[in-house]
Amino acid sequence: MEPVINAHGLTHEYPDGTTAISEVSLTISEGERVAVVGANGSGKTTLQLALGGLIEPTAGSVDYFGETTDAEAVRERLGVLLQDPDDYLFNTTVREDIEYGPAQLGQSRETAARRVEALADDLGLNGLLDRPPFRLSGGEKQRAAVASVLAFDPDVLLLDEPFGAVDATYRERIQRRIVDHDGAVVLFTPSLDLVPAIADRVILVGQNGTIAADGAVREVVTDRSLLAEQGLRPPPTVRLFEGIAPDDEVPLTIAAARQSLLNGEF
Ligand SMILES: Nc1ncnc2c1ncn2[C@@H]1O[C@H](COP(=O)(O)OP(=O)(O)OP(=O)(O)O)[C@@H](O)[C@H]1O
Repeated sequence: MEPVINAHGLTHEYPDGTTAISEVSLTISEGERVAVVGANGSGKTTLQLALGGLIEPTAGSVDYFGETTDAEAVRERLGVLLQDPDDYLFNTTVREDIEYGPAQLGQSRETAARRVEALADDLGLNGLLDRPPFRLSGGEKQRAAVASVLAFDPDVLLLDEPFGAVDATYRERIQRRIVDHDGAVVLFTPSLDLVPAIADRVILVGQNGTIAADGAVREVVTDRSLLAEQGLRPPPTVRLFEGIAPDDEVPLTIAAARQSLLNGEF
C-alpha cells in the first residue's frame, strides 16, 4: 500500500518550553484506519496538528502521498477535524459551511448539493441547514462539523474525537461513515472503547509524547500492563471477558461478544 503520510522525527516544543511530542516517526498507508490513543495531555492534538500541517514542528518533517511535499501542496486531500467544532463553522448558514469544501475544490454546484443532501440526511441536519451555526446545540454543531469535513471526500481524514458530544444514533452513523470512508482515516481519541469497531491499527502515544506502541488492534488492546502504564484501560469486552476468553480469541466489539455468547463459545 502506498504511504499517504510519512512523518520523520517529529518533535514539537511550545513557546513555554513544554515538549508535547518527541521524535515521532510513523507511516500511514492508503486505506488504513488507525486510532491514535493516549491519555489527556499525551500529545495527540499536537501530533494531529503536525500531521495536518497546521503547526510547524520544532524538528522533523512530514511528507504526503509518497512524495517530499508539504501540507500546503496537498491541503485539499487532507480532511482535518479539530476538537472545537467552532473552527469549521464560520459561514452564515450550516448549508454554506458544508458546501464550502466542495466549492473550494471547484466541484459543480450539483455535485456539492448532492453530497450536502446525503450527509444532511444521514447526520440529521436537514432541519438545520438554513440556520446560522451558532444557533446549534453542541452535538448538532459536532455533526455539522463532521459533515463539513466529509463533504469534500478527502483522501486522508484526521479526526479528533468526532463523536464526543453526539448521541448514540448519530455516533453510530458517524462511525459507519468513518469505516466506509475510501481513503485513510486517523482517529485521535483518549479512549479505546470504540477503537476496535473503527480501526485496524492502534498507535499509543505515551505520556511524554513518544510512541509507546504501534500495532494491530488486538495486540495493543489486550496488553493490559502497557495500557495501565499509559493511563488507559482496555475496551469493555476485553475487561468483561478477562479470565474467560484467551487474548487471541476475546471478542473486541459488543456485536462480536454478543455473537460469541449466542454461539455458546465461552
Ligand atoms: N499552546 C500550548 N502551549 C503550551 N503547552 C501546550 C499547548 N497546547 C498543549 N500544550 C501541552 O502539550 C502537551 C500535549 O498537549 P495535547 O493537547 O497535544 O495533548 P492531548 O493528548 O491532545 O490531550 P487531550 O486528550 O487532553 O486533548 C500537554 O502537556 C499540554 O499541556
